[in-house]
Amino acid sequence: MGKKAVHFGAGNIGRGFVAEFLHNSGYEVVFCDVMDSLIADLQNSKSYKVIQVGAEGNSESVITNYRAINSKTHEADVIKEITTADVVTCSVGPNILKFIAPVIAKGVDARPNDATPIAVIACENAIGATDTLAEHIKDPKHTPDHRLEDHHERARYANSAIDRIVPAQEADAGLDVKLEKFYEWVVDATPFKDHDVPSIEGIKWVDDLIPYIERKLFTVNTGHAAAAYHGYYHKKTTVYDALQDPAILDEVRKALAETSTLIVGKHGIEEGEQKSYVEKIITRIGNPHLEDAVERVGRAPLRKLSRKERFIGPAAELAEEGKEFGALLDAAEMAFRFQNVDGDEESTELAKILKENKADAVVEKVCGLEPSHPLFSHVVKIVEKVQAEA
Ligand SMILES: NC(=O)c1ccc[n+]([C@@H]2O[C@H](COP(=O)([O-])OP(=O)(O)OC[C@H]3O[C@@H](n4cnc5c(N)ncnc54)[C@H](O)[C@@H]3O)[C@@H](O)[C@H]2O)c1
Ligand SMILES: O=P(O)(O)OC[C@@H](O)[C@@H](O)[C@H](O)[C@H](O)CO
Repeated sequence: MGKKAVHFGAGNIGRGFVAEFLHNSGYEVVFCDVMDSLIADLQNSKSYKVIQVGAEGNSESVITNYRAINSKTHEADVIKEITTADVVTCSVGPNILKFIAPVIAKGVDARPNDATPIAVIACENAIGATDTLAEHIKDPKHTPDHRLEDHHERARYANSAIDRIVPAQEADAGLDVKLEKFYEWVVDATPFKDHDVPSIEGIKWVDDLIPYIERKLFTVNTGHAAAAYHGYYHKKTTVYDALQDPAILDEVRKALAETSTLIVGKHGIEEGEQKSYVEKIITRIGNPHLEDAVERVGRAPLRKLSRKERFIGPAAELAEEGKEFGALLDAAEMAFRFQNVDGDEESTELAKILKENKADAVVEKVCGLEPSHPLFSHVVKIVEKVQAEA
């Protein structure tokens, strides 16, 4: 029998990156999503295109050998697919992991113990996203306690860091996905010590993922989000437009200089190597061929302002070490100003929180910082400023 992957979230990164790599590695991909029209389009098509764009011109690949299931309305079918799959991947967004966990738990539980354990890899922008998914799956509400002892014989969970810029697609693009040429997909190899790692071409397997995910999140995503929030405030349309403004580019560079200090010091990455990485990222996020809207990159400001995320995460560590974090807070201030943006529920919720709470309560609630933390009073000041100007 051929190899099979069940992938939750048939959106931009799901169709454009994860499924492409699975397809190229010989897997049949079963997409699971909750959007009726998307599922119907996938069910009614035999192929779609992935178009890589860049300064050197475009290239295309064609994805075939997939099926699609609405996981909200056809849970039993999804469970059945998981019982015979080799891999479960997802790219649904970190806040959605808890909603896909119950069906994965049932699928895993129904697998025979003598089969190779299914590999579960969450492909989200978050530190330890697969661990979070695994915690939900192993919650007694979804997997009974007495089934946990040999659960590892049925599933192995590996964290990952996934990097490829996939902007929102044009309205008439159908299933086709336009994205950048660059990619990096790094996965923790340690859960597979007594088994072979799944054969997925293009994955870099490592024994210590933390330096990779922190470097990615605190460089690519910190820089991207800083450009988007400053850009949104200054009425720019895309990240490219934002970076054409020398003052915004300077803010992005300063924020990345701060996170670079942290990354170099913490992970022993060579300073010169981190410098070239930063330059590469600035070129990537400023790709004029991608048309990456500031609203997409700034989406979900509550998530992006949270404790372990791209601004507060590194700024908190820098504050603990007595190091500079001012540009990260400038970017966080712009994130606090990303309110009531069309189609972004978190931006509406953020506006409500800012209206109904005092600044110190906002910082505890949104950023998860304790009043005793050295960063706390600095974030309170920027929140007060945003509230005063509302
Ligand atoms: N787009 C990028 O550049 C990029 C790059 C790297 C990582 N990521 C990460 O990948 C994840 C997805 O991002 P995206 O840009 O593809 O977003 P997207 O909105 O294009 O795709 C998300 C998909 O998940 C589906 N979904 C929502 N709830 C679901 C549920 N309960 N069950 C199954 N499917 C569900 C949505 O219908 C949508 O099709 C995020 O964590 C993001 O940070 C994105
Ligand atoms: O996906 P988010 O909302 O966490 O962040 C928005 C973008 O920064 C992100 O999707 C990047 O395009 C991606 O992380 C590049 O690898």
